[in-house]
Amino acid sequence: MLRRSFLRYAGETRQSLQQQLRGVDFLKNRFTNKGTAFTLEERDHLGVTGLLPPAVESISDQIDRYWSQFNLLDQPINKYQLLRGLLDTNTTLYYALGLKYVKDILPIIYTPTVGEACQKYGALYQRDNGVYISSTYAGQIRSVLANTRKRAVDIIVVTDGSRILGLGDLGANGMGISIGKCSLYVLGGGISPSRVLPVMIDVGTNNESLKSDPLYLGNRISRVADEEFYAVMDEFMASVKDLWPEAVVQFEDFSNNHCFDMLTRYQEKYRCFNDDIQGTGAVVSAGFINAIALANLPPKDHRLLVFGAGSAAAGVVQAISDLSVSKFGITKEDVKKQVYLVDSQGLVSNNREGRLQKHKVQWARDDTPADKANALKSLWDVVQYVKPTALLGLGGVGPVFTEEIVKFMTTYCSRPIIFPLSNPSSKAEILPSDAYKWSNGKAIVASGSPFPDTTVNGKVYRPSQGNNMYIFPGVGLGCTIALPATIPQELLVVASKRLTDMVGSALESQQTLYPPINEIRNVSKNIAVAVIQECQRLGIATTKLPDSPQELMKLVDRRMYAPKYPDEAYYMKGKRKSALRSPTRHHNPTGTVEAPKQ
Ligand SMILES: NC(=O)C1=CN([C@@H]2O[C@H](COP(=O)(O)OP(=O)(O)OC[C@H]3O[C@@H](n4cnc5c(N)ncnc54)[C@H](OP(=O)(O)O)[C@@H]3O)[C@@H](O)[C@H]2O)C=CC1
Ligand SMILES: CC(=O)C(=O)O
Ligand SMILES: [Mg+2]
Repeated sequence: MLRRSFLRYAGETRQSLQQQLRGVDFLKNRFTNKGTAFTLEERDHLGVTGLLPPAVESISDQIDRYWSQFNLLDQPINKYQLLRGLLDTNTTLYYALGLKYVKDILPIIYTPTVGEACQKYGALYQRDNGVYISSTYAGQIRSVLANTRKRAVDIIVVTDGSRILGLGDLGANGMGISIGKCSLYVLGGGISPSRVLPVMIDVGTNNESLKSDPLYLGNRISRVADEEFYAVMDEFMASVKDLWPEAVVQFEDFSNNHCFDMLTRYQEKYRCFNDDIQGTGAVVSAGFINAIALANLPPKDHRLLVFGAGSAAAGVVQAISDLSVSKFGITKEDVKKQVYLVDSQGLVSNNREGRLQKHKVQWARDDTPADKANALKSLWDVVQYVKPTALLGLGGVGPVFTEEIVKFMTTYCSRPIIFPLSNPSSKAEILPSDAYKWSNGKAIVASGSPFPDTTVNGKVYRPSQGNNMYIFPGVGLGCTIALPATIPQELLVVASKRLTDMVGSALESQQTLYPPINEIRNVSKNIAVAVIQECQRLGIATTKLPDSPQELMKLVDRRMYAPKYPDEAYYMKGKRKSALRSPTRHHNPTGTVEAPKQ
């Protein structure tokens, strides 16, 4: 009797345990979890009754709760932590909240706060959903990637943490930047969250204070030599192609001793691009072309001075050249005559002492008088010599565009173009408010990180945000649809052109160089269409695509992820078989091979 009731009890327990496990899996899986939005029927069916508070809420109730929690927190880094917790537990709600409050959420999940989050990555760590590839995994990188159990991946953002924003070598903490960029792919580009993958290639760090930080989570070794670095990267790229042939790989924040060579090495072999060189080039050239239109000076009369001559600067001057050639019919040679770069040694000239890095050579001035070649060291020296009409900051060192410089520019230029593009905010070359104040409201400003409006003489000025987030989500989306084998520069040029054109009449009326950031999805959609059309024109699209722009727009629209919970039929599988439908290709709610058992 006792034994029979025990068996019955044990049987029931085993059964309910199974039931419970199944339900708990749904709660634990960040793609299937919907928290208090599980209906009572679903809770019952999944065996999770009692594991959630009794109330059943809609996703908009849940958004409201998180939004008020978000606003209760004063420090951006605490808001970041709140949102990361949500991303890692209820991904749908994270993106639904993000889409509703894009303008407020972006500065938290992206620049500037993501910079602080990377600096404090070890201290803040709870969990993340990326992949760490240590140099010691050589020979096993494919199986390490396969541990993600992802059936399909559209986008990989990979960094080695060697130049995170303008914050230098942050080693494995760079994972934060890959996570942030992946979030933007979903939020801005409509890629399914289950199909993005943040990757950190941990090949050591030369940041000594990180290595001695007890909370540091990366390998405490110095950065490996080039041979080992490229062996890891080669294996990584080949493994990605083998596992997920449809993936686009975005190289992010690799220091300039590697990023140019990596692009040369991989861009004709894999579907990849470098965001800091090519994405930044595309976004800044788009804004620059609009700024020229506002400045009322013919393109050929501009003198462009770029502070910083690294990966971003090289990409920007190349893209400005490409776009000017295609839009204004100026020759490359003429554009080159209008460009001046400044690095840590001063004006970049062919006749200055020392060897120039490869990426600087083609932009080095060959007309600097011999007595000036080594004398033009400080930015102020160079500004006086060049008399720039446009001053772009990509040096990553903080405020260097002084009042003296801005006021000097206004003496010969009616509307100076001033772009403090370095990130995060602490590294901006000038506060937009100072640029407006010191130029008496004349400056045309775009900054890399978001900054508030400024009032000068009763008029409100709003800086545009010149950040590659306007470009990479759309380029990635277009490439995941057209699936070209590689990503030629032409795709970035059309992305840039489309972005320039999307500003339309707001350029004059609102003096804005980019579309509003809360229209990021529409921007990405348009860029994706332009990219697909260019793939078709170049004959490199490998998927079946419609020809008409309207049909393409519809196709892109359909492919964009919308943060909605899977419907009841998904959770009630087994109960109402007729209502079952398989998740669509682009909305695989679990994102893994191992879906919770039903
Ligand atoms: N707005 C946006 O979308 C983007 C912004 N960025 C920002 O641009 C910045 C630079 O990035 P990136 O080009 O990749 O970095 P790099 O390290 O490749 O380049 C930095 C450049 O700045 C120069 N530099 C450093 N210190 C000084 C100094 N005191 N005076 C003059 N020049 C100096 C360096 O000179 P040298 O060559 O002599 O070492 C180098 O040329 C970062 O802050 C990054 O956040 C980057 C990508 C996108
Ligand atoms: C925006 C970006 O990619 C950077 O600052 O590096
Ligand atoms: Mg970057």
